Amino acid sequence: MINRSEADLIHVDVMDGRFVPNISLGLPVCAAIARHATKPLDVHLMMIEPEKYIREFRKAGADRITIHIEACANLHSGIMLIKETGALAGVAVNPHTPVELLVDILPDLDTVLLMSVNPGFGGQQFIGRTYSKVKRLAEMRESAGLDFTIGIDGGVSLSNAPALVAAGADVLIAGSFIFNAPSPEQAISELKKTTG
Ligand SMILES: O=C(CO)[C@H](O)[C@H](O)COP(=O)(O)O
Repeated sequence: MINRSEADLIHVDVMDGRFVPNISLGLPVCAAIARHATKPLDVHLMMIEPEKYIREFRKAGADRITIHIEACANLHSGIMLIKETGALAGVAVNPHTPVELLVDILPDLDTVLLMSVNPGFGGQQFIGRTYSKVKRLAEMRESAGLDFTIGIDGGVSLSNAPALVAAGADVLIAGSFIFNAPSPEQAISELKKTTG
């Protein structure tokens, strides 16, 4: 269904039970998804010391790898390692983390993922302060003349998607809105329409 849908990518949430209070899936499942997927795999590592597994997730089919600023002792090294593997590189920031902390790494990034819920579980309520965060990050991008994409992850639905896009978001990650819908394929299509 996802392959034939209008989705642009498949977001794979890896949770380690340490960085977030939940365990999801790991390398074998990522590799199994990659064997069937016809869309890019966007792997979001919600784990401590993600640097240890970047090469493995690339081998398992990740096209883009996103690591958390809060989980890395040396974020820049992690980003360089992702790029060395040939994958696109992203940094995710939790709701409590100011985007201003990214100022010295933005030129190295392909994407920034703003968490609009506390990571760990699907189905949570969207945190409204995310709108101002997207705006601030979009302003930083424009003033620095950069072209990284801004993604939003958590509680995304038709009720907030247009305002997120208007604020500067390029990529919307949606779980419950799609998979709880009577027709997930149609839900993807409706979400895509709001993003233009
Ligand atoms: O990273 C995540 C949670 O840590 C999920 O991607 C996110 O929560 C999406 O699910 P939903 O749309 O149900 O909020």
